[in-house]
Amino acid sequence: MTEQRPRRQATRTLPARKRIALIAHDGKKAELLAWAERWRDTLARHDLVGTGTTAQRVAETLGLEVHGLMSGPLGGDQQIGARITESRLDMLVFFWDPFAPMPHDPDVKALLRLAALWNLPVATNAASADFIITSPLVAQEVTVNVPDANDWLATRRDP
Ligand SMILES: O=C(CO)COP(=O)(O)O
Repeated sequence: MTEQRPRRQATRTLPARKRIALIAHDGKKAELLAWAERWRDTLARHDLVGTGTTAQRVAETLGLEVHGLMSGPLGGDQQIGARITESRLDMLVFFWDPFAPMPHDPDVKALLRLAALWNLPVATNAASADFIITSPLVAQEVTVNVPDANDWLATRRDP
């Protein structure tokens, strides 16, 4: 198979003050809230955004501003995905529930695909979130490789 892939990489610089998305499925919300409480002081130095219910719960628990988008099943995951595509997000903490049947699984897959594509730091459980949040890179400007969208458009052929 010869799937078309970006031929060139470009770079983008993540700011020192990160835009961090927080999302948890219902079965993982308690775990995410406990994690967020543990790292409250660090999270307070960044800009937080989340899917509707998660954002509300984190804001209440931490007493911090969390920009709430739509609830996940109503399109919130896709709103986060759009922010990734537009370079308006710098980190994703998404505690998805491996035990729950996922009625809006396509949204979850689409979000994780965009995070992988755009080389976004992602944590999907408490241990990986601990590793990411304690990285010195969280508080620094960091330049990462991303697909070169202009080159992709210029070289894309009709099938
Ligand atoms: O469904 C979600 C993630 O896929 C989360 O949405 P809520 O934060 O609104 O519960």
